[in-house]
Amino acid sequence: MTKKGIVLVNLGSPDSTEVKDVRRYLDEFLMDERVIDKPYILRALLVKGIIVPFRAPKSAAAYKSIWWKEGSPLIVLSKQLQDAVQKNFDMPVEIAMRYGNPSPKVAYDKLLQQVPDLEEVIMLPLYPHYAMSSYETAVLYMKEVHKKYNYRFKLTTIEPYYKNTDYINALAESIKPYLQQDFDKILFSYHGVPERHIYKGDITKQHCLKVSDCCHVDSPAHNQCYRHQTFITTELVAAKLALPREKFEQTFQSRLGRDPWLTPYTAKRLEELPAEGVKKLLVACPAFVSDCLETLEEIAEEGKEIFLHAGGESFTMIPCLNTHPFWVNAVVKWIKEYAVETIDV
Ligand SMILES: C=CC1=C(C)c2cc3[nH]c(cc4nc(cc5[nH]c(cc1n2)c(C)c5CCC(=O)O)C(CCC(=O)O)=C4C)c(C)c3C=C
Ligand SMILES: [Fe+2]
Ligand SMILES: [Fe+2]
Repeated sequence: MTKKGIVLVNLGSPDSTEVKDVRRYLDEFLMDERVIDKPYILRALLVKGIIVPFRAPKSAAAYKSIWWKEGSPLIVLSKQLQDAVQKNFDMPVEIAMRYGNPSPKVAYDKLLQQVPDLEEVIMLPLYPHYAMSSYETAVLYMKEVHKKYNYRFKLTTIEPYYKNTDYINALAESIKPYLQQDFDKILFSYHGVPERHIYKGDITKQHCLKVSDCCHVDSPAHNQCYRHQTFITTELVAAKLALPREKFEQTFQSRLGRDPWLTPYTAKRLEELPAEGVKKLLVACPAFVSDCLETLEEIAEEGKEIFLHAGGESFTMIPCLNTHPFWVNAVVKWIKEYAVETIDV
């Protein structure tokens, strides 16, 4: 039997809500060339000179409004998932963050402490969809650290699961109880990315955002097309829940800067929906596996305020998968089945 370990990889949070910690986190995050994809000098000027100094105090206040006594929701929920998955295995399960702590090295070393003759680590990125700024950077960083410290174990990566039946079922099960209440529409709000990233990721260079209704026309570009993958998740989960077409729509949130990002923008639709007769709204955020700043603050606080202010009557945020039993079972099942290296980023 191969001696294995598991690492769940998420985005990461600041160490605390202190402005200095938020500044350090934002600096690491936004200096990532797969997030702000500008040449180094321009990126450094933009990030260190403009974005971080202005954004850090505002982000720190936002984090303060959602912080739990145990720490950042994203980290706490990732740990809870780790514990729930661990109950099903003798082999060790650890978590690692792309930015901040715990770092990949800490996670690898903890696995080695528990299994000194470790032969393989199975890595599950906690991102259902492929984006250069999420899945790709997380996987590449885990590989970079693995190479840098010359770890001897093999690293196996679980590919994006945006259309995987177990993921879709878990998502549907987590949403189902909320459909019992009276609602006009369910909004599937995904983290956005700049349109530029979609063009960049198009291996054909002639499909994404160029062909009419590109995301519904077969293309090899879809293996790395975040927009396509989010549409597929929405359509599969809506079908699983038997939602009529007029009962759901998809938007993109969290735009940063002035460049065009994927549309429609969540905040704009939240403002428009009440005038279209949508007074009772449910919101789900399937791009996030764990609740985080973007769901708890941007949607549940800010988004709710925008919607109610525009004339909406009720706004219900559906929690992310977190430690939903169907999600834990899905992760456990994949780890048991998975030993195939299927993705090459
Ligand atoms: C779906 C996964 C994510 C993608 C894709 C993504 C792209 C992306 N994000 C930024 C900028 C920021 N994102 C921030 C927070 C944040 N982003 C994700 C996930 C994706 N980001 C998560 C889970 C979180 C929450 C982290 C937490 O601690 O709870 C932030 C920090 C907070 C803030 O100041 O708003 C920034 C900044 C860009 C620019 C981008 C694509 C280019
Ligand atoms: Fe983000
Ligand atoms: Fe596409």
